[in-house]
Amino acid sequence: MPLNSRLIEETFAYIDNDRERAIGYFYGRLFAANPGVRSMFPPAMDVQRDRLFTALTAIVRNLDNAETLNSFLSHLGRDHRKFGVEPHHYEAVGSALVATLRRFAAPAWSQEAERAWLAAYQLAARMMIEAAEEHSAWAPPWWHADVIGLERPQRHLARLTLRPNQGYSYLPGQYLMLQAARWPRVWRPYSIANAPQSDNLLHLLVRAVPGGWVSGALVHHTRLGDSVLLGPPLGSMVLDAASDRPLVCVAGGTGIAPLKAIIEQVASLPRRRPVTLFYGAAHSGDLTEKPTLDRLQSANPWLRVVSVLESTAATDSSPGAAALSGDVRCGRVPDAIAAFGPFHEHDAYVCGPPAMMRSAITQLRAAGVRRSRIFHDLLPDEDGGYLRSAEADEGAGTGSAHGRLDRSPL
Ligand SMILES: NC(=O)C1=CN([C@@H]2O[C@H](COP(=O)(O)OP(=O)(O)OC[C@H]3O[C@@H](n4cnc5c(N)ncnc54)[C@H](O)[C@@H]3O)[C@@H](O)[C@H]2O)C=CC1
Repeated sequence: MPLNSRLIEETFAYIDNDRERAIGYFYGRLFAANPGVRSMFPPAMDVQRDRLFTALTAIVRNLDNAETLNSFLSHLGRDHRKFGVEPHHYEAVGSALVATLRRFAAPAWSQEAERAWLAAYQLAARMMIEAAEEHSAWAPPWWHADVIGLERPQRHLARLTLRPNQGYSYLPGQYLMLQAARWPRVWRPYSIANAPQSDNLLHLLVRAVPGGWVSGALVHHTRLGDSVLLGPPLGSMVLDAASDRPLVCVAGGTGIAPLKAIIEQVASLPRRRPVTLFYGAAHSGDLTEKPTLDRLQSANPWLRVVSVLESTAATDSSPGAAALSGDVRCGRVPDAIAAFGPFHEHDAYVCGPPAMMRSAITQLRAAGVRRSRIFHDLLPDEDGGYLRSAEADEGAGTGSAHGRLDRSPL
């Protein structure tokens, strides 16, 4: 039976308009009816609330896109194994969700709306449960990993090398959820900064964000030998194996991490795919991965690295632009794109702060990249929704979704 996506979207809009109260009510219902479930969640629920809403928005927006929905929910189901989620928990969540909708979407609620939501929820739960069961046949719910390398190229930034306790198979460009010992049950996403290696080591680039629990713990309180927990690899901002197009990559700050992994993968391909990388930062000291990229560029003539600095003046802790090797431009990283290109034939990969990504997508389109060939993780739009890679394509086929839809556990 087809899902009644129109009715679902209409009723969801009521929650969207009152999301804080609605999500508070949802968790209140869930925990009141199932007190045991509370211990599966972190002590502070603020980020969790946002994740629930992100996930619900993604589901509602993709009800008519079976492929994206299935991919998103499968990732979500696999990732939920690390919380200890069992099939019966889905029933509890479904009851709390429908009770919340009944209350907040009361003006538009009807038996038909209730049936539509139940059908959609049952489908979503089934996809998540099946994906989790299939995953459990060959992968653990989480991995222990030891911190075996720790560098602090800057006061608030750390480069971590992790050794998982068993094989960790992922694709360059993917990210994982990580829990530091200091904050039990608090998981945060980090992109993996290297392509898979034979030694099974993972590199992460972490900036301590103000008030960030896990990033602060990783940058300021981690020692060699500490242990962290890792969820399964997530995300679909990966190389399109069917494409042999040249690449244009746009990275802002620590957003270089997944793009560096992708460039390392390109270096290992039998077929050459030229890459132009725009690597932006406020100051030269923030271009922490530049030495590695310079080495890659020296060894691979198909790679062109363009550094873009907001301020090219020297600071106490970093040299000025003149002291940097290679092509250095001044300004914000998306603005540098126009001086290059056109990029009609290119696949584009974008990662960094959301405002930078939105601007880079606009500039890439102006430089001729098709929307369906711009790959990025989930990106909040200015209306509180989320942009996917293939969204608003100019009618050139639907492409596939590459949004970080699967970043958000309920
Ligand atoms: N897979 C993912 O989605 C990942 C996302 N990130 C995100 O990347 C960001 C990196 O932060 P930082 O290292 O502090 O970088 P940052 O905030 O210093 O910015 C780096 C670059 O973005 C440009 N930029 C900043 N605001 C802009 C705007 N409004 N318009 C145009 N360009 C702008 C700057 O000019 C600079 O070139 C974080 O928000 C982090 O969450 C990082 C790693 C992975």
